[in-house]
Amino acid sequence: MVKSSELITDLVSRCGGYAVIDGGLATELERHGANLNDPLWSAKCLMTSPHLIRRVHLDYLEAGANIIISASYQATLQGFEAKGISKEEAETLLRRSVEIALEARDIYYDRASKGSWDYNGDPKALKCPILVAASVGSYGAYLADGSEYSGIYGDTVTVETLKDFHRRRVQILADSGADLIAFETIPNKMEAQAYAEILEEDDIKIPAWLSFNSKDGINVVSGDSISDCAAIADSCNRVVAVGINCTSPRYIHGLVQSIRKVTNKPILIYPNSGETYDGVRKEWVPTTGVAEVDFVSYVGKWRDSGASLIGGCCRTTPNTIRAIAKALSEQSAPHF
Ligand code: MET
Ligand SMILES: [Zn+2]
Repeated sequence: MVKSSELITDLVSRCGGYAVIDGGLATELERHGANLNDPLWSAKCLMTSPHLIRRVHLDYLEAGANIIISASYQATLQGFEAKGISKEEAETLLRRSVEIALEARDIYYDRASKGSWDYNGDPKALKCPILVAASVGSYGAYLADGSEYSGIYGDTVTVETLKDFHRRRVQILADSGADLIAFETIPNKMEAQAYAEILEEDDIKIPAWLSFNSKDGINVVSGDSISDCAAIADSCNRVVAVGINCTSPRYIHGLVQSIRKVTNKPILIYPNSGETYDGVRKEWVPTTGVAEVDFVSYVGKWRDSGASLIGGCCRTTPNTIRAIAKALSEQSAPHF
């Protein structure tokens, strides 16, 4: 039995020094035709098309992902309530997001056991197992007003406000069967502090990662320093990895170097495609993006700077993940 504090270090060492995170979930659902123009964003599909969510998880597993992230990013009890959904139903939908990912993992394991002569059907015996991370998006993601990319919540919002907002959802996800909680796209230091305090005070039983986003490669989007944010992650025992997501690939290298200075915990990165999101118009501006081939050319550099978990965020696809997995496996192969 792996100690929960070693969940990620164990995964990384079993997988050969790195692990692959999945790619964008919401944007991939959209690419398959889902209409996510809704305050619940991808969580809308929990009600309308759970089979599509499962399919996208499976596509990422088939592409080589070792960690898949549930569709709970914007699934909040408060957001469901605003839609007239009862508290019980809202809690069920939250749990469902993790169950869907667990189902995809089971299907994948099942296929693996049929296709491979050296797999005995026991997932724990797999050299490189699959982890399910329960996503928690920021308070700004719930507000759906662009503040997840500004980190500006106004003077009235305090650490206590944020803890009150997140607490119940985190408890439900922690008891849902997920292996860890992925706090994603954290826009400021205050929210990182709130998460760290919830993890400790509520005795959350599964470990977590904290992942920030940046618009300039130096600070997180609010302007708080990445070192201060990563230091909060470093000082919380229940945080087993720290990193950056939904940020342009061109900023990742410098951010990883800054994080490495303040922590020895595994560093995760899953950049977006480099396109910018216009939070007001609620659409991506494609002209700013990084072509898939360029994205993958960064992988070696990211790894050399100290990232051991690498994947993609918004507007990346199973093809991106396949290319990342390939680049990493080629690099880790012995050179003769
Ligand atoms: N895991 C989430 C997704 O891919 C992250 C979104 S970042 C705005 O949908
Ligand atoms: Zn994203």
